[in-house]
Amino acid sequence: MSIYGDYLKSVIRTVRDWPEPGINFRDITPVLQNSAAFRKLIDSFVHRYQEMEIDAVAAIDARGFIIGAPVAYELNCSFVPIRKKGKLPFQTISETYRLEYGEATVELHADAFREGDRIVVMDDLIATGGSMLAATNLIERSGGRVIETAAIIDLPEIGGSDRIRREGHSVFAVCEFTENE
Ligand SMILES: O=P(O)(O)OC[C@H]1O[C@H](OP(=O)(O)OP(=O)(O)O)[C@H](O)[C@@H]1O
Ligand SMILES: Nc1ncnc2[nH]cnc12
Repeated sequence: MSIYGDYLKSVIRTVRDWPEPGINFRDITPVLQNSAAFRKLIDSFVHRYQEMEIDAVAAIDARGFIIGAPVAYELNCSFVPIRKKGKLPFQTISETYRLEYGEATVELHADAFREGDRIVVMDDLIATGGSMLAATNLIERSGGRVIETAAIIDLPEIGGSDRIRREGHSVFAVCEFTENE
């Protein structure tokens, strides 16, 4: 949790039963619309990683890009996009995984990292952890070292963050939501 966690949580909007009945969608667009909130969000990640000698921020398509690129800029390190299938033009490696709703394949350029690069993986939200684990698998297959997985929101009751920890990765989330919030 960040020192701004409670404040940022109060700015995030919950849209009930979207995109299908039973899903409480955690909408970060009110944070992006509010320059003070967006700055606090990016600063939460920058403060956490600025002394960790990070070589690259890898972020997950699409909402991960919104936070990953400004964090990489502030850390003065590389930005690497992990994209949905069919979007990257060069040679790729891929992983398929299940979402809280549906299925997805993500891809990474085969030359994205050098052996031993220190990587933070970023996304907006951890639900089942499938997206984050697909990303960590891609990074490790390409020679990178995952220093931490980072998200704005963790949904701990769905179990993804515990699953990521069981796979041996550290997890940082700015805030958490329980299902009935
Ligand atoms: O922990 P998980 O169960 O994998 O779920 C989290 C992922 O689901 C959402 O992505 P989505 O594919 O809906 O895409 P978007 O960012 O393009 O909106 C979200 O942005 C995370 O990437
Ligand atoms: N509940 C949720 N809210 C926003 N994005 C999501 N991605 C997966 N589950 C989500």
